Amino acid sequence: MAHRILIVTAVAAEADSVSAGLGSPEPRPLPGGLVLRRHGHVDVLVGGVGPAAVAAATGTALACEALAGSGYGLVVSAGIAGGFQPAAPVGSVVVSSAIVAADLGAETPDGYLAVEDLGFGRSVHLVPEELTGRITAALDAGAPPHALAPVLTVSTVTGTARRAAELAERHPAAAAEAMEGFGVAEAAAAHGVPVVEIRAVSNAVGPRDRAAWRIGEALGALRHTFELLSRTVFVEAHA
Ligand SMILES: O=C(O)c1cccc(C(=O)CC[C@H]2O[C@@H](n3cnc4c(=O)[nH]cnc43)[C@H](O)[C@@H]2O)c1
Repeated sequence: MAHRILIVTAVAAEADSVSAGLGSPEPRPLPGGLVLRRHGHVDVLVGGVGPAAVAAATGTALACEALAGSGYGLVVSAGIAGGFQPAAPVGSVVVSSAIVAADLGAETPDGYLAVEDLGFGRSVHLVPEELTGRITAALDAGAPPHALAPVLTVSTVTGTARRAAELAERHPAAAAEAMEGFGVAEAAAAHGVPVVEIRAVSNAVGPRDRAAWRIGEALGALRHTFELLSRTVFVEAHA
């Protein structure tokens, strides 16, 4: 049985960019004041900023579709992000090889311990290589410059060079940081649905410089990326 695709963003501007290539949506109200934008077999949901809000929203959408329909075959966390330099320059796109909660653990006098080290759970969701392979192959056909790398989820936007260096040392392969991916991934995992995060870079991870943010450019790259994916990887529902 083919299943629907759920794309979750933090804010409406990101959802607008993701939806641009999907045609006119049918609004589908959900409990909790949420409204799905239904574009055929692809649903787009504005889930809120941060891991907690977006996990609640994603879980609601997954549960409703599991009870009322055929369920989702794929969940995508999408939006803008900070890029670790030089791996992910502003305007580029990062496809997650892994979705990592970078501040889910404990600070100790000897450094940070991830939640796994504390014996309480997981801070990493690996993305199936078959899925990332199809996505990156589609993006190779004309999307903005893109990279396949771990994407970090934080609850606080990095604002200093020290914090950026600390994260880069702990996660040397990471190319981007955002605030929702791990929340979306936890909800998807609870429902046994594969998840991937796709981010367009709006700013460099490091010292806070709002003037340097290029949100419009990143939203344009997000739109270009999802227009391409809507004609390829997302053209049909996922088994
Ligand atoms: O520092 C500021 O004043 C500031 C200015 C514009 C936007 C913000 C945000 O907090 C945006 C968070 C929102 O966008 C994603 N995002 C974009 N860049 C980053 C980043 O460098 N680190 C973490 N999240 C980022 C995030 O997913 C949120 O949805 C702040």
